[in-house]
Amino acid sequence: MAVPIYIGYEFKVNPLQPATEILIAELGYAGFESFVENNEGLTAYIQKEDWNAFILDGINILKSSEFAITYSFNEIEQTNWNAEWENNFKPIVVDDLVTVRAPFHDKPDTKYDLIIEPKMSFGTGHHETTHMMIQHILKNDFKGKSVLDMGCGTGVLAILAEKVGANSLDAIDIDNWCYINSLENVERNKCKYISVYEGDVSLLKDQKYDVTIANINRNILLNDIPTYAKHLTKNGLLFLSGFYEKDIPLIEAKCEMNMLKLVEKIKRGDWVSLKFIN
Ligand SMILES: C[S@@+](CC[C@H](N)C(=O)[O-])C[C@H]1O[C@@H](n2cnc3c(N)ncnc32)[C@H](O)[C@@H]1O
Repeated sequence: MAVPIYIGYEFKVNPLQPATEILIAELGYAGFESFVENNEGLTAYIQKEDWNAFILDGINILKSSEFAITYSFNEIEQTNWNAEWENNFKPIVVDDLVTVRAPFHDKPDTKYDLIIEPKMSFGTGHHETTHMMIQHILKNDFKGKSVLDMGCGTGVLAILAEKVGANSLDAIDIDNWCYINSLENVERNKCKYISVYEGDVSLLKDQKYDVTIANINRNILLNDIPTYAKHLTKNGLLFLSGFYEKDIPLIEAKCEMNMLKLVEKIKRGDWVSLKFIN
């Protein structure tokens, strides 16, 4: 596989700047795939193909008052990205039950051990939106269930869903890098029941799922909720993440229009994650 060329976008952010986490999330949704934070500030990376779209439209993110920061960018060729991960990626433990770690970390003593080499994909469990989805998965019965993981990133949620008992899983991501990375992580975790696809909801034909999990962003979720609903079994569960508390009324209204009832809300920082039943 060709080594991708990345454009590095370098920000001079005050390390104590409270909006940094939100900024990382917003940049993630604008196409940036990886982030390094240190005392100098934040550096975000985006693939060359996504750069033009960001410059045309997404750059407005940086002009909003919330992110009143100075920034600069330059084009770089990325050659040793794994070394960056080795410096920056620490294991994360959720509810004392799950550890998400890189292959080079020691084996943990939690019940579930997920080995994720994220490379350029989102989904290490460090982000609140993933963390809450992991909590949902731990709290619900996945034994013998069919599962759709839409926007699978590294595949972390599908991999956990299989480990807690799901035995038929489709993991889909629109991004080629995530597709390849999910395939690698599925194999790394010796998962047997996960099929990975590159694409979006248009891939879904006649199949129905007992559980759908989607950690994407508000606008894509609003657009895709009717399709998720159509492909849920009776009493099937839908878990959504990737938006803020202020977005709940919109998301809930869209779900209600599709006969999905809100049954649980988890909040973490500024983010929320919702559970619906069909
Ligand atoms: C916030 S990440 C979530 C990754 C992982 N599931 C997690 O929870 O950590 C969102 C993922 O959705 C993917 N994505 C964005 N738009 C999508 C779409 N319309 N259909 C499918 N995947 C999409 C992105 O490429 C990205 O990998």
